Amino acid sequence: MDSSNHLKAAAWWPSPAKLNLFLHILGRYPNGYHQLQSLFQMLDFGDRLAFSVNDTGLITLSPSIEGVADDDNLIVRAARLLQTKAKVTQGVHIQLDKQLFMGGGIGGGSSNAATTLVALNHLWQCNLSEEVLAALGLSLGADVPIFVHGKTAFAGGVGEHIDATELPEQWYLVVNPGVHISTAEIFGAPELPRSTPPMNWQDYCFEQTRNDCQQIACKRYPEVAKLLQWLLHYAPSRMTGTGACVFATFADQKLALEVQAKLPCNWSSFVAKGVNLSPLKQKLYEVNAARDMN
Ligand SMILES: C[C@@](CO)(OP(=O)(O)O)[C@H](O)COP(=O)(O)OP(=O)(O)OC[C@H]1O[C@@H](n2ccc(N)nc2=O)[C@H](O)[C@@H]1O
Ligand SMILES: Nc1ncnc2c1ncn2[C@@H]1O[C@H](COP(=O)(O)OP(=O)(O)O)[C@@H](O)[C@H]1O
Repeated sequence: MDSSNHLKAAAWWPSPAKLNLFLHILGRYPNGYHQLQSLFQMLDFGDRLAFSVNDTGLITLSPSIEGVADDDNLIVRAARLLQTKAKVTQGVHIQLDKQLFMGGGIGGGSSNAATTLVALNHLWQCNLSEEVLAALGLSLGADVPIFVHGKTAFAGGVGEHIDATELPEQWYLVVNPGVHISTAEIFGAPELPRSTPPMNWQDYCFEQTRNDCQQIACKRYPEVAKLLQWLLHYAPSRMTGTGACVFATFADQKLALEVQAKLPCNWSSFVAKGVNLSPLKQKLYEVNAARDMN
């Protein structure tokens, strides 16, 4: 797959991927969740969702995701949550174009939920603020608020303390080693390091950070270690989130595509640009501008 303009087509709302350029675990809250520091890089590549509002009051999805009941799908759960909170009587049929690897640490489910909240807030005319949408999103998953805000950002807490930032727009080769890693499994591992000292965002430098989940993922899933080793021959590389995808960083698209072409064929991948403003946020600006002109 190549990064493309497909996220921009008119009726579709983009649902982009993210990378965690680093992921530090500082400690654990009494409820068992982990206190994190991370840099979320938005990408210009992802899934797409289209919404057809109707008067049935029902929320339907097609196609369903294999292995995920519609009632558990974060898209349907986000739509229901908004419908209830904003007392909406309308329904919606949602079409999903899934491109992102699932369980890869690139945020597909959380991004789908955020796109649903942002798009339906507009289409159902709920007029909820971004902060309220982000708070609703947090009840669905720790990463949903980041995608609602739609900016490359440092995040603290479980992901709810967000500081937008501007990074040089680099290119990333994102590779799936073909294993599915559950977030809960990694966070439940007794040997997970949980005491990285807090850092100031101003001091960020890629080389001086790490992903605290990477060592465990490599040990439990040797395919992740193999992939990481392979990519490190070509570029600075690291696992994203709790895995399983690994990204390699390049100054331009051509270099990223050259390395992608050399990948062994059992590893699927995509090349994407890191962006400071997410394609979802760009789409929202466009639809708001079009509405204001009418
Ligand atoms: C750590 C990150 C970084 O992006 O990993 P990825 O899932 O993207 O790989 C995310 O914040 C993950 O967020 P998300 O995938 O939404 O997690 P949730 O559904 O909220 O939680 C899944 C499970 O992971 C554990 N969990 C999650 C987040 C956190 N800060 N501490 C935790 O201990 C909890 O056991 C929870 O039951
Ligand atoms: N719309 C959705 N897209 C992807 N996964 C979803 C969705 N709804 C629920 N899920 C569940 O969330 C799990 C994590 O998916 P995903 O967000 O892609 O991974 P990650 O959190 O590692 O980035 C999936 O394995 C699936 O069971």
